[in-house]
Amino acid sequence: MATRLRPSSKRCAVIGGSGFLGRHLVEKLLERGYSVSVFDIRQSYELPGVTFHQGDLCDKQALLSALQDVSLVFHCASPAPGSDDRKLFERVNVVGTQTVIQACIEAGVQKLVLTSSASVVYEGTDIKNGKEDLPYAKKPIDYYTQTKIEQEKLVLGACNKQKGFLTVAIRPHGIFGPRDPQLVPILVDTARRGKMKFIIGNGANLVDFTYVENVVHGHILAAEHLRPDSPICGKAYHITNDEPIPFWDFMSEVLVGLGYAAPRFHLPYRLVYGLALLLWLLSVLLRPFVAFKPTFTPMRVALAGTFHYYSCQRAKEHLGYKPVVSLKEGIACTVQSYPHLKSGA
Ligand SMILES: NC(=O)c1ccc[n+]([C@@H]2O[C@H](COP(=O)([O-])OP(=O)(O)OC[C@H]3O[C@@H](n4cnc5c(N)ncnc54)[C@H](O)[C@@H]3O)[C@@H](O)[C@H]2O)c1
Ligand SMILES: CC(C)=CCC[C@@H](C)[C@H]1CC[C@H]2C3=C(CC[C@]12C)[C@@]1(C)CC[C@H](O)[C@@H](C(=O)O)[C@@H]1CC3
Repeated sequence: MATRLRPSSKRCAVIGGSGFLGRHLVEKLLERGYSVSVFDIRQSYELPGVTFHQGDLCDKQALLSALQDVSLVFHCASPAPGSDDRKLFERVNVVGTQTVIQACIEAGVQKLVLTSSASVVYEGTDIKNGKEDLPYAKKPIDYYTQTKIEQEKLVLGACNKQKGFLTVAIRPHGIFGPRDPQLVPILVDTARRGKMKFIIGNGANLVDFTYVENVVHGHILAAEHLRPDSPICGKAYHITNDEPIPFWDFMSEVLVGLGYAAPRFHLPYRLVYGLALLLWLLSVLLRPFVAFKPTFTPMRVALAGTFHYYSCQRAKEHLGYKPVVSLKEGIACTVQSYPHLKSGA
């Protein structure tokens, strides 16, 4: 009688492995001796030791062929938050995640690690040292966050020790680092258009920014601690640099590092938020006639003007997590990695 071989514990798949975080994760997994299958709708690089499977995660058959003999899956695929496309977020983050769970179970995958987000508890108002027991946001700031909440509930709810399917969610916040397509490029674009002169609010609001290698470290620790007898099954973990910094200090360090002036003039938070809301309303009303995308959306203003930093205590206790790269080192590596974004380049 043919026996089904137990997949090697060093064979894993990274869904979303062509993206910013996904590719850093793939590189570290290879370094640690894993063999990696990447599943993504696009292929953005080639690396020895990586097998690419191009497909949409809503397609179960495509997923099943990528998950053959895989024991561990990292799910870090998502549409970009800036797209604000409700149907796309629901299709990929909710329906797609249900498909990922079904495919994992059918393929005999034993562990699923989800990249969630600390923003699942953020409603646009201050969070100071937030712990994982904060309730999910009742009014999430956008469709992206709304579907990240649903996605996290689905993955954690699917954890089943009896059936040998274990799940865990990592909640990073404000990921930055080389090849990030979002934070630094948007910041530089805003500066180049002369719109980074102002500090929204008094500038004292502390925020977490997390160097990508620390996020990768948190994911791998979670995967390696995920066992039936461990307290981490079905739980969520904040992973940050554990060095909250005033939002505008972080932005200033990156800007100055790239040769741009730091923002200097203060504007009242409520005034800017009100204006951003008005502009957003106008852009929605005028959408059938003219397409314009305001730089300062209410979501960005809230993120720039409120406290949002989180406790990593649970990750320290259960996973032995400790950031491996300090904020200072992370900012230096990041700035160095963007020569084309330097002022005058
Ligand atoms: N960047 C941040 O600050 C941040 C913070 C917290 C959480 N996260 C989460 O981390 C994860 C990775 O984010 P990132 O910044 O690397 O984004 P990214 O856009 O660089 O990567 C996402 C990847 O998902 C892929 N993808 C999208 N739709 C897909 C589909 N239907 N089927 C297959 N692949 C698909 C994309 O092609 C892309 O390669 C996401 O889940 C995001 O929600 C990001
Ligand atoms: C005011 C202004 C124009 C600032 C420019 C920087 C922003 C583009 C940047 C600052 C904080 C960032 C952030 C995200 C997107 C980019 C920023 C708004 C996320 C919303 C991206 C999605 C993640 O899941 C969120 C998270 O939970 O970490 C990010 C939060 C910070």
